Amino acid sequence: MSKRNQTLGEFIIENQTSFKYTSGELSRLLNSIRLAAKVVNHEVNKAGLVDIIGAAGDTNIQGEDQQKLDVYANEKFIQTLTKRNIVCGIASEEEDDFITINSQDENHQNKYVVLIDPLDGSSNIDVNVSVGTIFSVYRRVTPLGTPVSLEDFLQKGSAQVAAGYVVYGTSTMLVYTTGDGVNGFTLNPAIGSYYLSHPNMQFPEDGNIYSVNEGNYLDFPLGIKKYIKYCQEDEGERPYTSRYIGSLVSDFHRNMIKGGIYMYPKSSKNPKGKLRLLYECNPMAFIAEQANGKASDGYTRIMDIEPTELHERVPFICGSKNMVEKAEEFMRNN
Ligand SMILES: O=P(O)(O)OC[C@H]1O[C@](O)(COP(=O)(O)O)[C@@H](O)[C@@H]1O
Ligand SMILES: [Mg+2]
Ligand SMILES: [Mg+2]
Repeated sequence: MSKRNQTLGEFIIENQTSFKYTSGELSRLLNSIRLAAKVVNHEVNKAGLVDIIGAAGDTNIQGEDQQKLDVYANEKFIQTLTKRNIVCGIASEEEDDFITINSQDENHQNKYVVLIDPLDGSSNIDVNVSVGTIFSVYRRVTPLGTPVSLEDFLQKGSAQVAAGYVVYGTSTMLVYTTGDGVNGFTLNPAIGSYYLSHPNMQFPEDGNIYSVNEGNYLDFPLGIKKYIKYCQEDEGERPYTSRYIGSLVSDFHRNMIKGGIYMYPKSSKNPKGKLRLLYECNPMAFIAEQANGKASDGYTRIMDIEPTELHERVPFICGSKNMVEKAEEFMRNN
């Protein structure tokens, strides 16, 4: 069977050996993500038809108005991961604190925790623009059989055993790594199978697309302002093209395929940046590095940052290696 026609299930089984960390449990965990993504995809695709768009009427711990689809996606991923009794804890953008999943079978003590942004790109929901889901998986660091604790979640990104995203776009794709490269699977909604449509995804080392919300330009650090001006100069490969979808997953996915850089710098409105380290920046950084890309806060490798809080935010620069290094050069020199 050609690689392209391989389904996710077959791919995981066939590549059991090549996945550095894949155990039966991790495969089952990834399969439960796959299942939840199918359920959320079904809802995303009919959001305009049913009462699932618009605000849910609550605000999350981030102080953001929760959208109905944020809440729905959060419930589905937590439900699926809990029911399958695979993880010992879950942290979510939409939950104030982490959730402890008590193992129903005393002898079966789950060793993984999952951190998740159940619905990324919330501002796009009501305007029919692509959104995503982002997830990150760690082995717990506290002893099996004891209740999961905050330290199981506050691990550096370099300790991740798996990370991935779902992009609900013109097609729905599950893209993930277990530390052995990045593979992209496209969902065939008619039969509910994922096909290995993008084996071994790699960031082009260079690119000519930059993604940043230029509405905050006046407020950016000088180094970012100078890098944006560098992108806009008419010299050699420049000016670059500016593309900003307003959904990290979608901007990242396009940049990984075409080459490009995504930046969410700090500003007075977001003094530490907007994106969350644990369930947005770390998983995307793991995928980026596994795909020959790069991710930093402008100075420090994202996956080396020692987390201190569940919902902490960091400035985020991610994408084609040479572009990220050029932006870091401007940050260092200004
Ligand atoms: O609207 P802004 O400030 O440019 O922020 C857009 C960014 O915020 C996000 O929507 C944050 O993610 P959430 O939607 O999960 O909160 C990113 O997906 C996106 O890149
Ligand atoms: Mg997000
Ligand atoms: Mg979100």
